[in-house]
Amino acid sequence: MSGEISGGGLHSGPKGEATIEVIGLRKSFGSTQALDGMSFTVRPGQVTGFVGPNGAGKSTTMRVILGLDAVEKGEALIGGRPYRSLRCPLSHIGSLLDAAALQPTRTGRNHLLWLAHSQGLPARRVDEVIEQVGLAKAARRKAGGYSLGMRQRLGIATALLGDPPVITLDEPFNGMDPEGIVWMRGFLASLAQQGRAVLVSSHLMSELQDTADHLVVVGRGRVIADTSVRELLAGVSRGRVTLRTSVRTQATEALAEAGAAVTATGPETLSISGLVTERVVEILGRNALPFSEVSAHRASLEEAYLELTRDVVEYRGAVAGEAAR
Ligand SMILES: Nc1ncnc2c1ncn2[C@@H]1O[C@H](COP(=O)(O)OP(=O)(O)OP(=O)(O)O)[C@@H](O)[C@H]1O
Repeated sequence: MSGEISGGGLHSGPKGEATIEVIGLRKSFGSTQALDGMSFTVRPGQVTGFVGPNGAGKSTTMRVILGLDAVEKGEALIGGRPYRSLRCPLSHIGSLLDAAALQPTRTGRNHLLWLAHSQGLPARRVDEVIEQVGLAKAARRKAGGYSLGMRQRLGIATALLGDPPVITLDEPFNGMDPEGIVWMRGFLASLAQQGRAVLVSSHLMSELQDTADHLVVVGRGRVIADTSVRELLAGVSRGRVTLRTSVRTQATEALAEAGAAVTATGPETLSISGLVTERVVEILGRNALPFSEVSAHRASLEEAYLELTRDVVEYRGAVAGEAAR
């Protein structure tokens, strides 16, 4: 992957330029409360994952950030300013909302040229972004024949046209093959390393594993958790040990006798809490029980998400009064 985005290196600019601030957004569609006090900040130099189940309000929030939807309350600011006050918006914020929204008879390159022209950006920039997203071979073909993964790449190229410090991508992993997903992860990380603020929505937590530095988890139009990925995973992993053994039943008995809480997580795997790894190894050794792995548990984002959403009901109860205000 080329990390050569023009103006590369750490994105410099006025302090706070590379931020998105979402402040108390409220919006309803008829009787559906799509946004119910949505608030969070996207910081520069990080990939922020914007995660939540279908209908949680992710796309609506992104549309509000981009000035496409009005709200009843609250505001969204890009580098301290609302979208509609930005001159040459593509050089402040790049976005991918709907990769399928293309003129099918236009080539990928012409699609970009038309956009660049409308924003007073040089044609040279079009070829740079085509190269960056790996579309050089397909750029002169009609976009109507592109796979969804190629459309996503074209959408990213569009977002990068104005070399913006802030980038928002709605479900960019949709339709990507495994190779495309690996590419996308690395590419997003490189954009953040250049100092950009990158907001990426997904309804699948697993897509953001090894990509997001920070997570904003949403449900029913509001934020459930706003946390760094490191802290989230550490909280979930804390004090748990993974054991792989062919004698699961005997191991469970021996460990339970020593005071551990043991849960089967697979045909040959157990998750243990209440004992450190050294103690687990000692107990297995003392009982002459074979094992192929004993390790401190490393939680997946998916697991962390399940833990988080388990508390959602309680959390919602605690903030219900606040929301009613
Ligand atoms: N134009 C619209 N008209 C009516 N209801 C809408 C409209 N746009 C969104 N909604 C509703 O608002 C809520 C939030 O939708 P939104 O698309 O923002 O969620 P999402 O988190 O992006 O979900 P998904 O992952 O499915 O895209 C949903 O209940 C949705 O049905």
